[in-house]
Amino acid sequence: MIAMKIGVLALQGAVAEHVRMLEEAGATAVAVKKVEELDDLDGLIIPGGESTTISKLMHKYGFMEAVREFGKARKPIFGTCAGAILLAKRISGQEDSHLGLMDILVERNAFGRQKESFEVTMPVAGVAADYPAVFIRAPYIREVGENGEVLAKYEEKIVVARDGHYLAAAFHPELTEDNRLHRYFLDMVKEYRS
Ligand SMILES: NC(=O)CC[C@H](N)C(=O)O
Repeated sequence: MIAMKIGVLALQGAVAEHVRMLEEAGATAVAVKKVEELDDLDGLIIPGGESTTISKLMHKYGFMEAVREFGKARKPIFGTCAGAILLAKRISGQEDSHLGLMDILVERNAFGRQKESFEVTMPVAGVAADYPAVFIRAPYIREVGENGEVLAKYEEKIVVARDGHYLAAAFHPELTEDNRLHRYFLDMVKEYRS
């Protein structure tokens, strides 16, 4: 089997941790800073951070169109926290989306001021019964399109969803030692590569 090569969009946010997790899960991982670096990737992670900042940088460096093409070529993309907001087709209270690739409606900063950051253990379908999820000013997924799947909910709110080759998590899967969600994403990449 040829090794999988996964990129982590490295404009802002938690990049190094994702790279380390992917490597521990058996892939080759690179921090992506230039659009040309997307060319030989099998999959891409868009990390957490600040969605408006990442979006501005994506426009500035030509990633908006390049990542849209990447997704439209059916290459898997995993958006975590701000990355999920960037992937979404719709953002609650905002007219425009960013990449607009994944059929979900997201709500930003959805857990309120009292609960800005917290960690909970929850079941994630097809991933783990006891997945540790770290939330930091997290969004949640209000709606999933008709072909989408809900993989996890916390307090009745959807926090992990899949729509074909797109995966979104409201939390930060790179901030624990648990790489099962990264493994799940690598299985998706394998599925779409053949
Ligand atoms: N940890 C995060 O990625 C936070 C997301 C951030 N609140 C946003 O709206 O972009």
